[in-house]
Amino acid sequence: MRVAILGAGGVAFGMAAFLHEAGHEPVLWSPTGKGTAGLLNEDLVSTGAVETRFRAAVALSAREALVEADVAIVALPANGHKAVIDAALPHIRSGQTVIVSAQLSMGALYLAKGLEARNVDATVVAFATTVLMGRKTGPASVAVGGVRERLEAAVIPASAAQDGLATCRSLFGDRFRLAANLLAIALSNLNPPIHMASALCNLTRIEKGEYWANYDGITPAVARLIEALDRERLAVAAHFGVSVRTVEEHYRLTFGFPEGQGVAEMAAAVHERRKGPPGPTSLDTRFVTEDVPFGIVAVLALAEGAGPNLPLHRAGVDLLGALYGRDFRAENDLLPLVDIQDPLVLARG
Ligand SMILES: NC(=O)C1=CN([C@@H]2O[C@H](COP(=O)(O)OP(=O)(O)OC[C@H]3O[C@@H](n4cnc5c(N)ncnc54)[C@H](OP(=O)(O)O)[C@@H]3O)[C@@H](O)[C@H]2O)C=CC1
Ligand SMILES: CC(C)(CO)C(=O)C(=O)O
Repeated sequence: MRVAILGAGGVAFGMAAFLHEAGHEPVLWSPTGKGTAGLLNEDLVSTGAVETRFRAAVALSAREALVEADVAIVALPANGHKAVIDAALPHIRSGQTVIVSAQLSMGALYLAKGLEARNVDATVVAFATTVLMGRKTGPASVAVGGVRERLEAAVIPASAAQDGLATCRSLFGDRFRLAANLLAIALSNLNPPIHMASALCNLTRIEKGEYWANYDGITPAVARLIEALDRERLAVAAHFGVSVRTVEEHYRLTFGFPEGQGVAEMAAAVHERRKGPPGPTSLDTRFVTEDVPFGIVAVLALAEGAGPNLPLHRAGVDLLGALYGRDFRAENDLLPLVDIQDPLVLARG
């Protein structure tokens, strides 16, 4: 299949490599052109869990990426989802499948409503996390840290659920499970609590640009904070009657651990095995600038009103807001545009 990858960071490069190896035709689009500049004269080289080298196709506009694509994948931080979806919308056709990888703040709902307004009958798939982990190691290279054994996806419209899943499987293999609905996906992205706890507790290392290894920074105390944040997220899911994976299950399914271990133990084992990836070394890290406004703030919005109290989520947003001198609640450009009561949010596939 021809696959338009909208974004050109670590995940986008890793997916391009994976798809190329699987016999598909990926084409990468970078919103500013920066992310793909290195690919114009050089092969894309992928190392780690996906080993390959090939000349990657680059599109110079969203239109060029989408025009002949069977599938499109939004593969960039949620800070760019609205802008990139707006750029893509006029070029998405009926019959195409568009995957949001990974959804935060109901980006898939924003996309589905945009398509509905244009009478375009395309399928929207929302992932709760990425198929693979990747870090760019240069302008034309990526290190793929691992390919996940299993991840959940929600499909809009619900009537297209099986076809949407079949498309994902033919691209990436048999690793997808249907989530109950979009809400379950919205509450299943584990990056926000993990990254907020890691960033808060390792902030001076980040600010001073010191090297630290991501999983080494998840010490037993940081792991306790992650697990406490997770209990709040699980309470929101229980309030809405949706079942979501716990943070322990997330680590187990991502790294293939047996049952019964806690986050601290698994993080230490991942560090022992891989030593990487590096933790962030600049305050301008998506661990905060994406995961707080688009992840933690979105969970708080879902719980607003009758939902459970989330003191640690609220405190995290406030503390990081004070540390950064920013109002992270005001940085979310998706939540004001979607109705979290929309019937599509609870529609079951
Ligand atoms: N990397 C990983 O292992 C994992 C990543 N994720 C999630 O996957 C998504 C992609 O991650 P990753 O590839 O690492 O991210 P990157 O930061 O590497 O993504 C960079 C890409 O995003 C584009 N971009 C960034 N901000 C904006 C913006 N505001 N508007 C438009 N485009 C923007 C850049 O555009 P340009 O090319 O124009 O500079 C570039 O193409 C994120 O949501 C992340 O949280 C989840 C789990 C693991
Ligand atoms: C660091 C890692 C792989 C795990 O938290 C990640 O999810 C990310 O880079 O977004």
